[in-house]
Amino acid sequence: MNIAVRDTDTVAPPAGLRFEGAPFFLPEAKSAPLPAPAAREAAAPSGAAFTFKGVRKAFGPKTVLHGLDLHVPAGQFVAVIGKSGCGKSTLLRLLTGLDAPTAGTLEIASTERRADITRVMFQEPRLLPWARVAANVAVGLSHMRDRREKHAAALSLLAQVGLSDRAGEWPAVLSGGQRQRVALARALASRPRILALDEPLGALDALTRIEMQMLLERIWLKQGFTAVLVTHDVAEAVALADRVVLIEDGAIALDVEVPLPRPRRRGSPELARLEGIILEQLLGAPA
Ligand SMILES: Nc1ncnc2c1ncn2[C@@H]1O[C@H](COP(=O)(O)OP(=O)(O)OP(=O)(O)O)[C@@H](O)[C@H]1O
Repeated sequence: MNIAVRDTDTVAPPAGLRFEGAPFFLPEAKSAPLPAPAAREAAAPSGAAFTFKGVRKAFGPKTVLHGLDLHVPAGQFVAVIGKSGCGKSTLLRLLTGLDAPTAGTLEIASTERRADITRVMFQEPRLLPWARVAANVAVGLSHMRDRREKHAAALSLLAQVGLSDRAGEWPAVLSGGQRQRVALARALASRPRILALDEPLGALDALTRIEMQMLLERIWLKQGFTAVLVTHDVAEAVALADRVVLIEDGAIALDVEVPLPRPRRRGSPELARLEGIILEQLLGAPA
């Protein structure tokens, strides 16, 4: 990574900031250390850890991931960013088993089948237009047999995402944000241990997006699954994640922890500083 280093100004990374490669110059690091992370809520993490080891992924002659290494502990919220086409969605597809590595290994710390413990949420809600809202959520409850139990569970999931009163409606009459809430409820229905989020808030207006970020954070804090969020929005990444990884040239070029209390105050100097560091790497120049 290209961050200017002057001998006299070189500092050890402050607790929580981890960079690949050389030491770095962080102007305010000495005077304004980042606050310690807030303690997580007491809920036992239900998340599963996973590790990519030397994962290479090629499509024909084109290699997208070149020996990617990434360990994510159980229950961590990690954001994955990088330029368009750098391989973010490919990483999620490998993680969720929708695709296989060309070389290298991916280990998930669970004895259960990967298909049973991972779920994906996409930018488009992908709801069934011919099924009512509750029935759409029930699609994620295929492990339940009893119809009444299933309906009750779907209603409870809809309550979690603030849509109790829309259970009997058709997806077509919901707003974009409401449809994404239904998609989130469906993704959570099987209590996944790893939730892969492929730019799920990308199509929402700014205010709805922040509301959805807060909802996602609340649910993650309560349930403790491992969350992997692909996003183009660096502000969203630092607002939500415990850690942000940046993919460049098929590998991880930057790995930054975000040790800030939750819920985070958007626009705070600490978030802005981290955002600046990440944007600088992303753009290859001071942001
Ligand atoms: N099934 C496929 N066959 C051939 N090439 C593919 C396939 N899937 C992805 N690619 C290529 O791999 C590269 C990475 O794609 P990927 O969707 O992972 O990028 P991304 O970082 O998620 O991009 P974006 O931010 O634009 O969504 C792209 O060049 C894409 O064209």
